[in-house]
Amino acid sequence: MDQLTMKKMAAEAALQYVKADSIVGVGSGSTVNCFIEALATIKDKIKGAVTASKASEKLLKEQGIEVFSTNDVSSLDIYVDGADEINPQKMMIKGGGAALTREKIVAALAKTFICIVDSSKQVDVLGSTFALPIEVIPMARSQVARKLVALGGSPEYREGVITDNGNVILDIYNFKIMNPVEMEKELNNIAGVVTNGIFALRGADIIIVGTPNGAKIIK
Ligand SMILES: O=C(CO)[C@H](O)[C@H](O)COP(=O)(O)O
Repeated sequence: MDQLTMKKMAAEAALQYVKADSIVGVGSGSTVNCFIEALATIKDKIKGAVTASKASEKLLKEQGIEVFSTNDVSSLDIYVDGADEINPQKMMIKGGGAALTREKIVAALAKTFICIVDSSKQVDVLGSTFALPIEVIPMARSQVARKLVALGGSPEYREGVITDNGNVILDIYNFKIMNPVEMEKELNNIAGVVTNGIFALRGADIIIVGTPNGAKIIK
């Protein structure tokens, strides 16, 4: 079965967690795009959405779903987002689409974080297959890169990418993350780092994995 079909299965299964008259937290990426399509089929039952990227905002609006500002919402029942990697403790690497900072902000508003992935995203150790993205203030790019090398990583500047917040992305290659909670804090302490793509301090609550045998829900 192809990856897109598995992403769609996970996205559609997430609809069961959407409450009537609620504002739904929506992340970004190709799996979330499938979720936005699915959400559009029940748009009359919800109030609208709060989202983590300009790309998702555009798609939601195209589907006729009202988009609220994070500043107008004090909490969300659910936040639905994809991941680049997820481990058995429901901790993730995110930011393949460069939206990590806004994703962390919207995730922090949610009571339940539902991570929708296809089975290729499941790993035992974060950093096994995917480079770790770091959002960095442009003037600090070189000095942050040097600190990342000192931590044992191989950072690469993601050429041509500017985040929705006007910053740049460094991707750290060859960086297995043995203690995600500590590493998330340590990287965020480097001057010039806006945030890093480890989602461990606030991991997912529910994972929905699209597999060749259907959507599997892990609580
Ligand atoms: O973190 C993200 C964007 O910043 C995405 O959730 C992540 O990259 C997964 O993307 P996709 O669903 O396209 O595989």
